Amino acid sequence: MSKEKEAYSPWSNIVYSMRLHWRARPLTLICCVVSAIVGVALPFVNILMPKIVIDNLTARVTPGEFIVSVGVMALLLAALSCAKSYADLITNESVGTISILKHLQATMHKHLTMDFEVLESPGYAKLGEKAWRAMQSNHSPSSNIPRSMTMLVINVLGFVTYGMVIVNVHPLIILFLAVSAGINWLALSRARKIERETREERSKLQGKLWYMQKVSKEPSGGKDVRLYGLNSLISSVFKSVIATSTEKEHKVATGDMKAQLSDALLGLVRDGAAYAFLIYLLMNGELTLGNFVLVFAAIGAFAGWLSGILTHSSELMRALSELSDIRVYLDVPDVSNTGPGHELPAGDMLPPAITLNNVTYTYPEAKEPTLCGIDLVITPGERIAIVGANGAGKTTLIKLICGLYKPTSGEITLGGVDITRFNRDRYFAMLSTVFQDIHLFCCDIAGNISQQSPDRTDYEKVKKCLELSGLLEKVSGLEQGESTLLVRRVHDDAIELSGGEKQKLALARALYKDAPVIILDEPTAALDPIAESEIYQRYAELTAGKTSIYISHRLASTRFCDRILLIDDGGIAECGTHDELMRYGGKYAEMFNVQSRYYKDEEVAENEDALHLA
Ligand SMILES: Nc1ncnc2c1ncn2[C@@H]1O[C@H](COP(=O)(O)OP(=O)(O)OP(=O)(O)O)[C@@H](O)[C@H]1O
Repeated sequence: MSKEKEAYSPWSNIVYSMRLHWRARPLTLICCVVSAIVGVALPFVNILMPKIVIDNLTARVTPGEFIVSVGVMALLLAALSCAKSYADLITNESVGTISILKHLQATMHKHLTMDFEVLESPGYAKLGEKAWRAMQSNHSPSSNIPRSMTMLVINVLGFVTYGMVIVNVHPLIILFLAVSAGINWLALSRARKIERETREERSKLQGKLWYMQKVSKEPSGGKDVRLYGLNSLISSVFKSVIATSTEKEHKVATGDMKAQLSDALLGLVRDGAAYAFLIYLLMNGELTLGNFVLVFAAIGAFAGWLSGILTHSSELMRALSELSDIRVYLDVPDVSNTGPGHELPAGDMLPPAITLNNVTYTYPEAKEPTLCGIDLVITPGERIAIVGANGAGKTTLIKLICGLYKPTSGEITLGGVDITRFNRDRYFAMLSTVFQDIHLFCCDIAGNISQQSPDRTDYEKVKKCLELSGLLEKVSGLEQGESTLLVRRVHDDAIELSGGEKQKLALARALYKDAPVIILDEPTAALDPIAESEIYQRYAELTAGKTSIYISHRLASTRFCDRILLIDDGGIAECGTHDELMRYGGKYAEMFNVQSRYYKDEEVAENEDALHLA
């Protein structure tokens, strides 16, 4: 069992679950109590009925007395049946639903508000998977704790009540039944132990299967699967995971089957011997016929109560442990400041300087830092370009500046105040960003740009931003214009945007936000040369009055920035204007020359072609 599971004791989880249901609908818990009482009373009255009939007949009571006593019992049975039906109806309807809805809402909120750095970490993802598995349906054990507890209470009450009836007749029978129950308990405990010990491993295997299912049906991976003939490789891995998973499940099922078999065999011997003893007592006149019938039925049901206790206690323990998984996930703390925080500069002013003091960042679970000892001052209104080889750490650097990651050491300040002291969401509001991976939301184009509901969207501004990002022509040509829906998986009449169009939309989104700091991570990588050149030409207009950070591999495009930073070997290797860096003749100059040579060669080839044609 993992440490996280121990974070909540079974008792704490019971209290948590009860409180949750009580707050949502108190009637549910009242009905659980009614169910527990009636769950024992009803079968007890059922087995008491024949005894009363026989006792009345053997006592030769008057017909009137007979009708009254049997009538009272019949009425009691009817009342108990009605109470049971009503209580079951309410608990079946509410118990699972209350819990699942509450946890779905809570986990959704968690996904949406969790610190990005934690959200991205593999450890957190594993906790999330476990929690998700624990609440996949309103029949999952963690959602049904009140019902499991009700069943356990019914079985315990039944065990005690029927035990008392049996003890009353002959204590030896109960002793005999208790010994056989002990043996049974041991067999079942062994089965539960196997289940517990393999749970973690089975859960991981389920995770792998889920991942492969996801990969196989995602259109984004579907191209590679087909073109690289990955289907047979994925199928064979899938098969082998299924085989291992089946083997583990088989082990658990075999344990269960052995426990049930021993329960059945032992039950046969136990009940047979107990019945033989009862017959012996009846024959010797030590037992009335009425009591014989009552105890006979009680012994039969006693084993049921006993195995009910075993089954429902282990079910409850599993449910409580799954509830722990959900609670542990929901408890993962935010590390950033979600409180009021330090006062931020007013929105319409240029933001103060952003300063990085000796900033080092190591990804969780990575051995080496990606960035090390970065010192940088970005002055208000400055246009910074960041360049460097793949994997140099450019995106990591801007994620740090965005406050999505917290430096492992060192600090980032805005106007001299450590950015972690500002309220996280208000700091985010100061940034307009375009990252490499663009996500569209399942609403219309205008909503994707404004990130607001239609009534709070400024449609004129949307149009202006579409124009600046170069997407207006496309959108104007659509029947529904900027009200056209996106994401086909959700809306049947949605449209699909190309990679470049998505990039333009992301730029429009950043422009609409109109925040004082604009951060663009390769915003033109998917654009055609004309669209790209238009963005370059408009860059001054797009970033006027703002501080801007621009990452690009097209070094020619960084010329219009005030300063260029070359990231290499975890640090800022070179820093200056384009001309300064070219004069310096370092890595930037080398990269620039390689790139410009390629363009020059193309130009030469084109010119040569032109000459041949002429
Ligand atoms: N979430 C992550 N967890 C662990 N390591 C990461 C993570 N994201 C990036 N890295 C590693 O950090 C290094 C820098 O990545 P980063 O994305 O910052 O590079 P980059 O300079 O933006 O690269 P590119 O030009 O290819 O976009 C890479 O070696 C990458 O493997």
